[in-house]
Amino acid sequence: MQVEEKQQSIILQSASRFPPPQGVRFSYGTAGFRSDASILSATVFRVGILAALRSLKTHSVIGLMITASHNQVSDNGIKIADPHGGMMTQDWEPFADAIVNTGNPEDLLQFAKKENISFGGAQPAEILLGRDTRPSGEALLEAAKQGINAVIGAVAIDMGILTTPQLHWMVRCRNKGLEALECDYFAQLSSSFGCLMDLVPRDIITDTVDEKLIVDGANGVGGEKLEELKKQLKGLVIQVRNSGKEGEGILNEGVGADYVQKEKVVPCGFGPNDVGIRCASLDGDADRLVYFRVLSTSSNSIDLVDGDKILSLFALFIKEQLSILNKNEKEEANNNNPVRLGIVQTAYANGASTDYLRQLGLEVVFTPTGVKYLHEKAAEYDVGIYFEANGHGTVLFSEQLLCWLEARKNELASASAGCECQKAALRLLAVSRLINQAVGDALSGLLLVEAILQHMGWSIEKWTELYKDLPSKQLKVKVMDRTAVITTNAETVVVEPSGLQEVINTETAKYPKGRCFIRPSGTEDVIRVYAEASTQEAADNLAQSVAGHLRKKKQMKQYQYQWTKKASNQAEQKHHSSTMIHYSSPHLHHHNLGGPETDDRCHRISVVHRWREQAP
Ligand SMILES: CC(=O)N[C@H]1[C@@H](OP(=O)(O)O)O[C@H](CO)[C@@H](O)[C@@H]1O
Ligand SMILES: [Mg+2]
Repeated sequence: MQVEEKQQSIILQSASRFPPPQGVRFSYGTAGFRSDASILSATVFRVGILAALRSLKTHSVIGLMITASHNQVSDNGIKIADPHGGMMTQDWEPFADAIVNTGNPEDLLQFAKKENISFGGAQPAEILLGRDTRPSGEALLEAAKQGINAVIGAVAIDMGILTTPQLHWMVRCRNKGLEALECDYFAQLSSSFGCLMDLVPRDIITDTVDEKLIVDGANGVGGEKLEELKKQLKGLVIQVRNSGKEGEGILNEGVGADYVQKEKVVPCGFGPNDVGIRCASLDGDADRLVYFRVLSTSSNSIDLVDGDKILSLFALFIKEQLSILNKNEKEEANNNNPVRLGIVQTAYANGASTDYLRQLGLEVVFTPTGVKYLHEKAAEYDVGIYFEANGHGTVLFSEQLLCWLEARKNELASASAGCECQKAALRLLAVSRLINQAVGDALSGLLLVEAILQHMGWSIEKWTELYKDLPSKQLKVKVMDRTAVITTNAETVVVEPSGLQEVINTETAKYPKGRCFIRPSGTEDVIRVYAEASTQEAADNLAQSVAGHLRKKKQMKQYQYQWTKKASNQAEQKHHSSTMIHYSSPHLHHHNLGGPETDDRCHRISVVHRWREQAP
């Protein structure tokens, strides 16, 4: 039997054990596929096959993470990590959607053919699997393994319970030929943290910085990993709460970074005894981090230090170190190639943070929501710092800059060891090893925050004073079909349904310093409304009034009608354009992804899909 025929029969046989649920449509959203865990096994099985194809295509190790991050415990999800450790290329997302939804496993083989993927070659496909602590994780991991094993020559390696960033880090390391076990991850983080702590300037009065940090682990995987990591850290006393141990509480329920950032209240397990102490919250899979301070013994309000302020702290420190190096270069009249430092935010970034960063003279750019967009943009700089307001972000260093820093460090070691310039090079190199280069990572982010606060001699209070957040409000609105909303300009402007942006503009104009935008969530079945204004009351009112317009069902139906007509025309035009990729199944027509307008890209896909579904 030919290898293709054999492959087809294995896939058909194993797929029959995983029939897709009826009447549900999945979409590879902001962070992979997510839904109630009870209906996910067929999706996970198919994504297992897809990951094996991705490994064959790229001749590299691929990652598969089973997690639903900050979602409720009954949910779960799956996402693919590409060879460099980042999210799966957006080019494959339409196919991921199609294969999970059509229920026809033969399409996988058609796709493999089109992508020139051959089976049974000399190099096996290798997929690293990880999962968070959700009870549904074990069975779903088994489904993923069966998907991988259905591809001839594919090997699944179960790395056990991990944080999402650990799995991404391992994939990246494996593909660079580096040690990639969990103990290597902990060793790299603790040694680079130690290096930064050794370089804290001696003249800094550190008694303002409390050694003690209390961390809310969201009752997820991050708490237990931090317990392991902290054994290897010097100069920092960490107390972990909500670590997910028996009896401590339920994953993400009243705890964790998402809850603390959105509700702006003290998480469970924290209270009056913690007033003034530096506290941090991780999310369920430990890729988000926020800090907070309990304000008083009598209320549950907090002073929140969100992703924007973490970003600002990192930007300040890195800018300072780069300018020490730059100054030295200038003195040597050698500075014809300044380092490009870029900051990447989304529309959810508090306006005060953007103003602050721009006042520092930094270049700030915006992308749509979702780390895949931010990461891609940040990688264009020598040093790219990206953060979502919710605490997901990291600092990326270009290979070129790292080589240059390495060379500077060595030169200076022989010429002027111990000078400020050499220390700056050493610090930046330590940051590049500490902070996860694959994806946002709460554990490595936390250690970088701690090292920088020590370096500056800052308390959390001093840190919060960098700038004052503009009052803001976020709301979720359930509508009949959230895909009816199409946005542009990094999601700040609604293009469909027509007329809606004008309504938002009119409302916004009523409030001093008002800013408001809406977008469909990629992880929940809601439209998100964000508003900012000069007072909390004004921000609340602005958000409520725009949400009110969305809730007016009649109006939404009318929008829907207009939109459907228009979308059909657009899709019709696209169908005839030369940029379509043609797959064999009638369900598999996709707009060719590409071009610089990321925002446009992500939302047109849903237009085409919807039209296809409605077509007779
Ligand atoms: C407002 C908000 O926090 N949105 C989050 C949330 O996406 P939505 O598409 O908004 O549901 O989850 C994403 C994945 O974790 C994260 O990247 C994003 O920032
Ligand atoms: Mg997460």
